[in-house]
Amino acid sequence: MDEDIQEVLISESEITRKVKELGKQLTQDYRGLNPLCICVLKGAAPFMTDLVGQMEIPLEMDFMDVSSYGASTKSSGVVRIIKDLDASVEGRHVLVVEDIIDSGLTLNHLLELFRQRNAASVKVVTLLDKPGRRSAELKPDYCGFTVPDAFVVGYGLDYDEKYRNLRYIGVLKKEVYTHSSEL
Ligand SMILES: O=P(O)(O)OC[C@H]1O[C@H](OP(=O)(O)OP(=O)(O)O)[C@H](O)[C@@H]1O
Ligand code: HPA
Ligand SMILES: [Mg+2]
Repeated sequence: MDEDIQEVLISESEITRKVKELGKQLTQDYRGLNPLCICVLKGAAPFMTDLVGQMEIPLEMDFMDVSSYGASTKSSGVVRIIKDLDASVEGRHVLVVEDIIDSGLTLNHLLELFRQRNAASVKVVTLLDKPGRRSAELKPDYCGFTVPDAFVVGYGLDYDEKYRNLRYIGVLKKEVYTHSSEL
């Protein structure tokens, strides 16, 4: 796996430090609100697990599976809901937990959905923000790191379902892509 990585962008220790910092901030901001933390599968699963472990308040977790990339480095623009939430968001303080905001299409779709379902509040925490490729206007409420316009993998993020188990965030070597016209 490591041999497919061109450059390590964010090390494991930097991720750990940042997740602690975000957890501390969210603990303060969501005290008394019993937030419903919604993990956007599959990419956000490692971040969600580590983040809620740093939030020292009562909270609930739910999972939504959406996909728009498939085996590509570009969004298809179509957000498919593969698994919806178990819980109702009505009247709840929703905290959407994402691994990355890239085009913004996935989150734009989800935020609209949760507002329509009458959540009391909807905020976003993302580990990574890639503002260079945004096609939908969207700013996260909480963000770990801003990354450049390159396809990144690791700590949940995949290319064609691989590299999610890397402990760091890295840039994938271009020759790994099957279609050299991508990116
Ligand atoms: O801002 P966007 O351009 O919409 O991209 C961000 C989304 O794309 C990725 O998910 P993907 O659809 O690849 O599913 P996965 O998490 O299962 O890999 C990522 O985990 C985000 O959810
Ligand atoms: O840079 C990325 N890497 C992995 N998955 C993604 N989904 C959107 N952008 C990315
Ligand atoms: Mg993906």
